[in-house]
Amino acid sequence: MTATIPTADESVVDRRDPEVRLKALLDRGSLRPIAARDERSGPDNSGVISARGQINGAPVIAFVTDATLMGGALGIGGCQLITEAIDTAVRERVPVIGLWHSGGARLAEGVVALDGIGLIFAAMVRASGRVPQISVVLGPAAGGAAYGPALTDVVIMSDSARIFVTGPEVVRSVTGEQVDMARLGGPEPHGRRSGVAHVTTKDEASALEAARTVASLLGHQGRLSPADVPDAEADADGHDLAALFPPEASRAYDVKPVVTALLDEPGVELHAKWAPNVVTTLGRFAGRTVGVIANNPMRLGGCLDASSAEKAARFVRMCDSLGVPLIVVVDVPGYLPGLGQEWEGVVRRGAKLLHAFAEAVVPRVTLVTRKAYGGAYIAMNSRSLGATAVYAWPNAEVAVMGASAAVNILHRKKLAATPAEERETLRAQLVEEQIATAGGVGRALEIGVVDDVIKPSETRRRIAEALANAPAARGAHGNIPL
Ligand SMILES: CCC(=O)SCCNC(=O)CCNC(=O)[C@H](O)C(C)(C)COP(=O)(O)OP(=O)(O)OC[C@H]1O[C@@H](n2cnc3c(N)ncnc32)[C@H](O)[C@@H]1OP(=O)(O)O
Repeated sequence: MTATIPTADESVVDRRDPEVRLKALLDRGSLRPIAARDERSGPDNSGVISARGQINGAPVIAFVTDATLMGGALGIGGCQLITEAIDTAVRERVPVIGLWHSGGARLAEGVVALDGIGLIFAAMVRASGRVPQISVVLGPAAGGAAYGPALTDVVIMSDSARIFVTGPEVVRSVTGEQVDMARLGGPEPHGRRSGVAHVTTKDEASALEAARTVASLLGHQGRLSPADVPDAEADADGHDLAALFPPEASRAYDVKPVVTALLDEPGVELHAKWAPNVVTTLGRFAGRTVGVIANNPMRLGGCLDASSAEKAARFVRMCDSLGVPLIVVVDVPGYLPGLGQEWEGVVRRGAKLLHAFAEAVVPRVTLVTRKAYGGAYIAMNSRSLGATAVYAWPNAEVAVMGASAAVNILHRKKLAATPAEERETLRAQLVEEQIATAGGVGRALEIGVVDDVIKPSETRRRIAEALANAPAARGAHGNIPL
């Protein structure tokens, strides 16, 4: 059934109407068609509108597939319009936003449509890392209409979005699986399991609003103003970071409020449900867009694993290619061990994060709040990978592993040879010794891999100063969808 919305004059408009969708995305009155919808009967019949417009007063290019015509399926005409829109955005250095609701390549056009969709893909790759590319999926998006969004920087799905290579009918005939569109490619599977969607929303209006926010953050990044960042004691704006940590160092906590308190205002979390043991958020910090990456001890104890390393790597590369500085909040006990992880490619996928940070040239500051152990210490924007600055809070620990685990390995024979009734006392004593020799951040400071121990209350100011003092730079690479 066709969804409809009442207009001001009480007439009823098809909710899938491409013009209605574009107008809802752009600032009121700012839409200037680049290519208008043809009259349906004409020879072009492209099924695509592309337009210039504004979001919060700043220019963008947008295009939309016309879901009222052949379900938004794309022929060569529509593909050419999209390709031109993307190339125009690159020339004019503005974000490009695609609104997708499309059955993919027009079946009747055959290879001509396939060729056209290939041209869109090529344009997206040309634009990758040069201008922000945002996709909003508002209905079924199959085949080329699935891979198109997947090639862009941020994919936003409304509740009605369904992304798949082939729809349920084809799945049923080829594999025998009975599955509906929502389970196959709805916001739930793509937000939580596959990582295809960066943002999922409750309805179409929220999806378009999210696109507006992301376009503003990536397209109009602002300037860092450390002078506007007071220390927390003098700050009545709820930036007291330490208050958000539990008193016991071993207790889990949710890092999301910490990320929010670090930023000027709540940002946009990307991939919130997928790989939630690492948090990746875009937001404003000291007046400028930054990307924040934080371990989340509430999930898997904050360990890195295959998916979270890949998620963070993609985020780092996106920010680097678009010139967005990074803040990395570290509280990580290591990589998640186990057969499942090894078979999921924790080595290969974990290596992506090492590569992403080592390659990144944007200013990037690390803060160790509680602990940074082992390989995960290296992977979370360590000095050796080129961090701009590395700070630690007073009780933070940087070590190969936690003291208890280290004692179990270093003193296994000694502990085994000790009578059972004395073993725990000895273990506690050895742990104390281990903390004294290898704990804390003393050695890390000594060799210069931690620059300074800072108070939680001065954290925002120190990070802002470090970012502001670093030369602005931007990675010369695309944003391949890792
Ligand atoms: C680059 C490689 C590629 O793109 S290959 C991809 C080829 N496309 C596909 O396999 C998807 C085929 N379509 C579907 O499975 C369904 O239409 C999907 C997308 C799941 C949407 O289902 P549903 O929301 O129920 O709509 P529907 O099937 O009633 O379709 C609405 C109208 O759109 C049409 N349509 C759909 N897809 C295409 C297409 N690829 N080429 C031409 N027309 C297409 C349908 O025929 C239907 O038209 P009508 O309203 O009945 O006149």
